[in-house]
Amino acid sequence: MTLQEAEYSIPASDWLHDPLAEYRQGDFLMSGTAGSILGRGGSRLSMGPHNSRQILAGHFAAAGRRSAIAGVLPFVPGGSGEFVVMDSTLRGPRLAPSGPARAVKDGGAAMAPNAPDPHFTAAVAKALTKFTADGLQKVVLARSRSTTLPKPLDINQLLARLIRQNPTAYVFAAPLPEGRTLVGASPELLIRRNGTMALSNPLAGSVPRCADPVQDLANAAALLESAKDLREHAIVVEMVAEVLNPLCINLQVPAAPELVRTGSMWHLSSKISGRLKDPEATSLDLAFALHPTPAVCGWPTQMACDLIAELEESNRGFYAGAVGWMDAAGDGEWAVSIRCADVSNDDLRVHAGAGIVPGSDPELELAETEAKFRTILAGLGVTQP
Ligand SMILES: C=C(O[C@@H]1C=C(C(=O)O)C=C[C@H]1O)C(=O)O
Repeated sequence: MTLQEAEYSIPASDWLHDPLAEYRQGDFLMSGTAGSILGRGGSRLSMGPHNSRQILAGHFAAAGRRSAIAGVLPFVPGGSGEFVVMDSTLRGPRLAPSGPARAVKDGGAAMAPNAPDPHFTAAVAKALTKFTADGLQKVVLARSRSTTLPKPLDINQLLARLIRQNPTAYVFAAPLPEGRTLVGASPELLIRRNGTMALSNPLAGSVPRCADPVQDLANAAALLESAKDLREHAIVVEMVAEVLNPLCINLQVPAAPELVRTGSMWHLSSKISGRLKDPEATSLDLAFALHPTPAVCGWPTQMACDLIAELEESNRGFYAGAVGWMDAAGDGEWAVSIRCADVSNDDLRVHAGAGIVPGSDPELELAETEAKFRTILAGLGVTQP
């Protein structure tokens, strides 16, 4: 198949080709609740919250109704995102696993499991001294691991495994500058806009999954009752509601979170939805307005960002930003870019973070980040104890 012609909203029965087999490096692929989209880009756009409306108005006026863009936002608030103008797109239902599971034959397995990280626990201990009644309430601290790849990673194969292992996640591969790719399986929806309906589904407050099923359910039940995790979660819900409330009619905010699970984590989850007052507010406008939520940054935002810059060893880049796509009508889906790897032909970097609030335990937060690494490590075929 060539992706010469823009095809839009292809019904499932016409989804003739396997998008995973069609995907090649430099394409954008995302499979999530709004279905899947595979786009082959022509030009690239770099734009931030200050200029995206103007740039996109010009772009869509020239490229027409069937055009779509896709891209990534960096973690840094207000930073410019990297987008591709998709010359051709295929859209279909959410991708499901196809064929038998295959072993990964590439160098991802070189990633050492359970590397010690005294810097991270020291950073959490330091953060715990910074909370005050009218100051910092929460900060999300992340750590990273990297490895050199003996040979280029087979991204199609990694995507296939991520789809198999994470059937409800937002699975994506997005092109980054300098030939790099951000690939992952995020459980978290920053924003979806469909017509005038907007939905955000923040996650915060987590516990690793446990191999013993009885203990696993007991841990999940304890999470739902944990005062520390409920506080960590409430900070995020309040901020998301504060941003969306003036933009929506009748915003629905659940009174209490529910549990969601991935292969490696239990999370507290809240679905916040409303009808947009301004039909011109696009999914990307909303993503820029919401990002970074306290799920990946902390609260208040600027104080948390300053502490992250002080305490974290490596630059987050496009980790803990957003990844998604938008059509000419402004509809689209943007996931929080977590549980992902930033890969080039010869190296790979992964990040994982945890929300720190008064009462957090540095060793438990370290264990939480270890468990969060598992999503991408499992995709790479690395099994952890
Ligand atoms: C920061 C990450 O995850 C975020 C932090 C969470 C938490 O602290 O409980 C939960 C989900 C995500 O919003 C990550 O996966 O790296």
